[in-house]
Amino acid sequence: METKISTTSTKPYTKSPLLHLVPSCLLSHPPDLASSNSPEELCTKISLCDALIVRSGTKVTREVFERSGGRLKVVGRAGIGIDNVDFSAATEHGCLVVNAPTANTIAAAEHGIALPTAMARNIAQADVSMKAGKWQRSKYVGVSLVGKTLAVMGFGKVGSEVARRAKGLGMHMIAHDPYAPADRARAIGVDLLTFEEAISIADFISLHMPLTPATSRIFSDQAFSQMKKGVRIVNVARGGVIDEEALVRALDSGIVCSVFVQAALDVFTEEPPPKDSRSSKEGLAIEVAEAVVGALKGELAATAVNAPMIPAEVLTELALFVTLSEKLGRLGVQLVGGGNGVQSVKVTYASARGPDDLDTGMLRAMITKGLIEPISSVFINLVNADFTAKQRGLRITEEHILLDGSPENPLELIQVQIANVESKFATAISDSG
Ligand SMILES: NC(=O)c1ccc[n+]([C@@H]2O[C@H](COP(=O)([O-])OP(=O)(O)OC[C@H]3O[C@@H](n4cnc5c(N)ncnc54)[C@H](O)[C@@H]3O)[C@@H](O)[C@H]2O)c1
Ligand SMILES: O=C(O)[C@H](O)COP(=O)(O)O
Repeated sequence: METKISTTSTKPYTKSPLLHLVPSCLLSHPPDLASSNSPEELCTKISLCDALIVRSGTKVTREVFERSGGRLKVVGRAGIGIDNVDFSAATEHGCLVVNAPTANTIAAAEHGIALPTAMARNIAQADVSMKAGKWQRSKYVGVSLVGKTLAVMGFGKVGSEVARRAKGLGMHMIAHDPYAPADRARAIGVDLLTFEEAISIADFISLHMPLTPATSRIFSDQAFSQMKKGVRIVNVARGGVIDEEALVRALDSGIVCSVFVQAALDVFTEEPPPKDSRSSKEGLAIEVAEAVVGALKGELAATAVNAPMIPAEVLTELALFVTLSEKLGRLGVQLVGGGNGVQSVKVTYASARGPDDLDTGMLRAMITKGLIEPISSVFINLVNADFTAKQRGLRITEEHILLDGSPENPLELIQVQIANVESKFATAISDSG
């Protein structure tokens, strides 16, 4: 069957990297799907697609995966934020999700500097006023950034680039990120603080965290009430991290600087897409197209977000054992007569390499595939293997036996033992064993 990749953008810079990689793929691009962001349209056409490439405006819901009938193998998100993709549903349906996490980092960081700079100097308001024929110099006197405290909320790729640039402007940098390593922050000269500490001492607050259940509307009435009067807020992360009604109340009450509306928002809960710089969009299109096409060819994408990362060299050296693992799973099921009683499986790996040097995720997934696929209609891959095993009540434990010898060979032996069936087990020895 011809591979069909659909994108929700018809822009030439979206199409050209795909056409370069798979010359025929977009011939099958359903044109009406391309122009539609509606979930209903997606659902009716999705069974025609092997891969789907979306921007943040398209919601890839559980229903999309259900209606794809198992054909959809990859969702490519042309950007970093994956809050518009039902991640659990993708994993349950064995659909890989890849994103483009780096191509627009600098564009977002530059925007994260442009907005507070313009805001501090009232550039937008003064421009409107002058174009209206007014000359209100004293009304639009700005504030200095130098010496002001900027709190970066979310110290990841964009947040740390904003921090680097803001230091150059002479700002005092603090950050909040529960998962960021303190030494990375220290290296840039940034103090990591708690959420409350950061928002209560900042003059400017710049948001760079992902939208997750934990961060949804985290900037609430309570958070605004802890901020300094006259604080200025910049959001180039996701609209949903701010409770926008609470923000309006904070602006009205003067907590958030309200001489002019001093919250600079690049992102909103409901969006028409912003007008973006073309170059970062081209980079995104290339990054996501390469990841999607690679995944369709069976390569594990470096930007996979719902599958364990397995480097190419590890895949190459484990290739033989991948096939063997699936066969062992299949044999195990046959030995217990159809597999109805398989609930607990023990896998033993014997190797001269320690457990830390042997990534068994792929092998476990293939054993699971061999155990489950012959007795069900479920399709198992690296994305959904652990989830499906758990869902079916199949417990897989792993044991490593450290052998003497050369660690050149990744494995000497894999043993799959159906634990609740006595003396029925399969053992296989590698070529070298
Ligand atoms: N406006 C745009 O065009 C644009 C462009 C790029 C990225 N973004 C958005 O910016 C955000 C950051 O992107 P990135 O590339 O830096 O991502 P990233 O994954 O590199 O960084 C996100 C950081 O947020 C931290 N984080 C997670 N939960 C947190 C919490 N509860 N409180 C504080 N920090 C938390 C993570 O530890 C991580 O360090 C994302 O929401 C992304 O969607 C927007
Ligand atoms: O998450 C991202 O990378 C940015 O928000 C860009 O996404 P969009 O241009 O699809 O909104």
